[in-house]
Amino acid sequence: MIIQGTLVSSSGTFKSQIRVDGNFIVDVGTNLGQADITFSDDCLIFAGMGDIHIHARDDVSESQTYKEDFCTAGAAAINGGVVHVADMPNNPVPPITDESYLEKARHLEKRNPPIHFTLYAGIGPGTRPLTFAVPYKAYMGPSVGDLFFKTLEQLDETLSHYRGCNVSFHCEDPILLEEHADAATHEAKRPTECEISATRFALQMIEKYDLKGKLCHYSVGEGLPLIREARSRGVKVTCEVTPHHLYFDQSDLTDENRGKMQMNPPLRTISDRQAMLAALREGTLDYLATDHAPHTLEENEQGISGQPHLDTFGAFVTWLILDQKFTPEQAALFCSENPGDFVNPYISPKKFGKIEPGYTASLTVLNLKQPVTIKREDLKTKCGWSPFEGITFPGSVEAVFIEGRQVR
Ligand SMILES: O=C1C[C@@H](C(=O)O)NC(=O)N1
Repeated sequence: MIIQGTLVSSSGTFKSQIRVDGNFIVDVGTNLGQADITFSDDCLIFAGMGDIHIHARDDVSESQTYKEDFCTAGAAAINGGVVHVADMPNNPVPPITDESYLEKARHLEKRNPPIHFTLYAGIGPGTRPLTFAVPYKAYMGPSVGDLFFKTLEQLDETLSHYRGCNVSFHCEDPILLEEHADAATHEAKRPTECEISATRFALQMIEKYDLKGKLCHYSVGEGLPLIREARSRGVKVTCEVTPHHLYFDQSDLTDENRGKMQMNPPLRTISDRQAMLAALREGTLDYLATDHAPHTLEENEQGISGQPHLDTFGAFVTWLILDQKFTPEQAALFCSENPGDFVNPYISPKKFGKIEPGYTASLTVLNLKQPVTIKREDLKTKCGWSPFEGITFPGSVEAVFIEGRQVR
């Protein structure tokens, strides 16, 4: 099959053709022959976009599949132009920190979802690395689920066994969270100082144990200089940012929408939001990663944290490009290439992130001239709602290819 159109990578945008054979890209060039599919100049073809932070809520216990499962998360991802995801370990009871990883992997295989899932393993008090390479996740302080550390000393002791591993951090300091537990609002219970203190500690741990570190859902402007400084000294750390911390801030909160707008870490100030946009543009933030956290609307109203975001990923990216003036090349970096680099060590022979021979033939095609208004009936997530309902994004997902097959 030959696909033709405007291809985007971090190094440039050019008209070209892609030859696909089976699951892989075998050639890229301008004279490959008669195209089978041609995308118009309104469209940009990206290497398949990846969301490396989601909560699919599916495991052998099936205790949370009333709000999402691997297949519905996969359908929501395709709806949003996402071709691969990485799934968090914190939601099953008990969390996935040991051999239960393999049970979850077998369960995933049985479900046979329509896109590729990479699974994180959790790090909790007293856990040890698995016998095979996986990305890990450590929660500093409680979020949703029971996986977290009560003190940072305890985390330090446990991480000493994970030297050299790939570890992502949920940065909220457990002691400071405790100190603010009685505050009046969700954002006052989890203030910026919790994230800043946890950032300092995570960076220390990454350096001390030579980790391949990642800071999740980064939200605080004041923490960015710490990250830049650590990187300038060669500390191996990358950072995610979510659509909600880029689009919403505390000025959007009303008495009516507080349930839907609650997540950990919480919405911050306008200046934090602007700092996140600037940091994503300049490259201090490396991944658009949604923290897709589906709960029923009733659960959110009752005070549980998290927003679903897979269905709207691609449309949101068009907002970044057209309204926030990100270049398509920047979007290729934080939506396709960096997420690919993150999962590729674990998924051979699959290889995501670039439109080059040898890479998996998964593509995300965005139409920059076809606005979309987000409507509940168009969503595929099982939880059935989006914080963006009623909002019009300036472009939309035109087509999605998964491993050589057009699925949308
Ligand atoms: O870190 C997290 C976890 C997530 C969930 O629902 O699992 N919800 C959140 O708001 N933040």
